[in-house]
Amino acid sequence: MGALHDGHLSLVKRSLAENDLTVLSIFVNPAQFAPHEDLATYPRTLPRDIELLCQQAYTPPSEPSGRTRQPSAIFLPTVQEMYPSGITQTVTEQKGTFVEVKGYSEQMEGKSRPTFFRGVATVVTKLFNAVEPTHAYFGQKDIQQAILLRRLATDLLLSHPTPKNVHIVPTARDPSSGLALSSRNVYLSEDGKQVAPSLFDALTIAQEAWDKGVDKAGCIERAVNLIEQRKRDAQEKGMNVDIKLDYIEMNDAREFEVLDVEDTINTRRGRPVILSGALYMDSTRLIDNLILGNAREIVY
Ligand SMILES: Nc1ncnc2c1ncn2[C@@H]1O[C@H](COP(=O)(O)OP(=O)(O)OP(=O)(O)O)[C@@H](O)[C@H]1O
Ligand SMILES: CC(C)(CO)[C@@H](O)C(=O)[O-]
Ligand code: BAL
Repeated sequence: MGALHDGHLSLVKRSLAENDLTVLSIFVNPAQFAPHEDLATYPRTLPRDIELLCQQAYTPPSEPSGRTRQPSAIFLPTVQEMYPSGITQTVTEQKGTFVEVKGYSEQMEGKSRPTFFRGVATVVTKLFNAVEPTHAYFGQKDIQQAILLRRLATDLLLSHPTPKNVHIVPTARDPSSGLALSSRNVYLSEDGKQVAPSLFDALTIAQEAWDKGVDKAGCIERAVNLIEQRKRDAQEKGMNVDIKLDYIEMNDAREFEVLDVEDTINTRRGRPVILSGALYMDSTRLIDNLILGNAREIVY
């Protein structure tokens, strides 16, 4: 959706390294924003995005001519081109064709954003049809989205890309704080920026407990306590930031079922788990996740 940062560029770099041709899309998709969300204010920095993309280059070590690969095209459709039947953000008033991935859109992010994945699945189906990519790259930061898109590729019998060629690239983070890079980080105030890494810290403390054999309930309790402590610290320091935890949850990474409170690393036997959370910093909603167990089954 543009407003590019190093997380987006890590997807571009992967594609350049693994493919002859790389096509980007930049499209702020109205259908995935609920009417109360930030469609109008979503950061748009197209000239800078194009400049950054033009700077991306990769020379394959095996290329005899030493020819460098660069992005081949940037697909910049208009709303009218992507939604020939028109589009409103109010689902009950929409007309035309939409794609739903039932049973995978209601948990985690879908609980807080009930129409989000319908909008994502619809626009990504259109982008796949327009570009017909052999491989597609999505970020782990939006893990539910990426796994759901593999499911979409499976259910719709897609050949471009096949489900196996829907790749998930690890989350790029701020090297000093661990904060997941996101276009929405520009909304954060100075105080907000200082407290925002709390979400990653909370997930990390839960992951450490999980690896030591603590059950799900204990892991989540530790994560929530850390957020509460950071909230108190911010208040004591007189920081001007309103911190509200939306959720921290653990779900099966294949089917998205919520884990039982007494589940542990031993009961899961390596079956991968998504440990995810969302945190409001004032009105900015940040998300993050870690994969517990066999992450390589998911992130490749
Ligand atoms: N920190 C990151 N590391 C790796 N991939 C990322 C990261 N942030 C975004 N992406 C991926 O880049 C692609 C485009 O994402 P998008 O344009 O929605 O940006 P975003 O930074 O996730 O924006 P926002 O935070 O506003 O949702 C998605 O596949 C997304 O998962
Ligand atoms: C997948 C996506 C491009 C659909 O608009 C968007 O949700 C994103 O960038 O994460
Ligand atoms: N990267 C997810 C896009 C969204 O939050 O709308």
